[in-house]
Amino acid sequence: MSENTFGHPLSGLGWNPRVETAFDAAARHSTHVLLPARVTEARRGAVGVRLPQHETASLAPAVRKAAETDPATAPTSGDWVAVRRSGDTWLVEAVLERSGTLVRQGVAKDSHDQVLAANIDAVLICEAADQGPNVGRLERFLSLAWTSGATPIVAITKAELAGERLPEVVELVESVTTGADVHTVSAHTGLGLEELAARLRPGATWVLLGTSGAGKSSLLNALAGKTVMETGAIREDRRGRHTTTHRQLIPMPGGALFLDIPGVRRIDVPGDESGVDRTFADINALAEQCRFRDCAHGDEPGCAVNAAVDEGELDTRRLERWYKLRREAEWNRSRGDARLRAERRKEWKKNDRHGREAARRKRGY
Ligand SMILES: Nc1nc2c(ncn2[C@@H]2O[C@H](COP(=O)(O)OP(=O)(O)OP(=O)(O)O)[C@@H](O)[C@H]2O)c(=O)[nH]1
Ligand SMILES: [Zn+2]
Repeated sequence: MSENTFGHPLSGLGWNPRVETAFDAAARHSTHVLLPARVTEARRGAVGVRLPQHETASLAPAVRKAAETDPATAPTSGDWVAVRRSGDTWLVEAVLERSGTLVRQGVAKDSHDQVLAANIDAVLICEAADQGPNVGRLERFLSLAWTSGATPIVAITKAELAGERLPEVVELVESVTTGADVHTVSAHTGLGLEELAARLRPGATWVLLGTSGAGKSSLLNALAGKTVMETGAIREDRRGRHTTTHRQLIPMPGGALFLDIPGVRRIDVPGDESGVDRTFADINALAEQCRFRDCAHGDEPGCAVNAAVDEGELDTRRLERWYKLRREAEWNRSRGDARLRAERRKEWKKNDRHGREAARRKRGY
């Protein structure tokens, strides 16, 4: 299939050599004729896919079984899958290996992590200029974005509403976005749109993060030059009536794609510790200069973190938020690990029981 990569029917949907290799491997291992497809939305027990035409596909038994054991393996928005025709329907035979994934950690004790988006390249975090900005929230979104493996980019939206405060807002945002580029934009005046649009490289998959009303849909529509996503104002009008909340893969003029994931509005968990550390890279760099390798940044002599606080270079509130997010991420991970262990035990017990029953049948008693 390599000779077809250029001008591949799926190239407009983000098809690339990595996916091609994964697909070829899946196709080789199957006795069926498989086709590659990209998931646009996950529904209960089925998915919407592009082949490139829109189709609905059910999950093949092996894929469904895997998803029952570990919901994180179920095909989700942005996934590349191998499908086959079976009678009148399409079946997802395999979910291809993912690159960047946006994961919402299960919040309830026994709830599972949920993969909200797969194979993403960039996360556009929107924070409205007129409502803060809320730096703690930004740090949470950034931690999650870094954890995904995709590149976080911050958009300060509704810039014109900040008026004279804009420089102050930008400075505040930049003080907490170490390592991520910041774009100041307005969907209404067009400010900064050209620069941001220039980053929408062909075949790259983006997702939007930001609270409700942050201006995500408006920004996307302004970038697209047409309505590709309903804004809050329109949804208000239709409240009470049935509205579809299907996840979509929206092609943009520059050739990039946006995954519309309504669920992201409720994310407030920080991802894992690596994402948190990436978000607070400035503090980590300071910590490396502490005299003691295991410095807890308490009363230790030669603590570079405390020195930075004393000199007014590091805001104590940011330091406290770092501790807090680290604790949260650690706790989430340990809880996730405990759940995984419990599930494995259950699975072993089941297999063990099946094994014993099979042996009993064989023995005839
Ligand atoms: N003045 C001004 N208002 C804006 C701008 N962008 C969005 N808005 C307004 O802000 C409100 C929310 O915008 P949306 O684009 O719906 O926000 P959203 O983040 O998509 O919201 P959800 O879909 O609920 O997550 C709407 O009333 C928009 O008209 C802007 O650049 N300037
Ligand atoms: Zn220290």
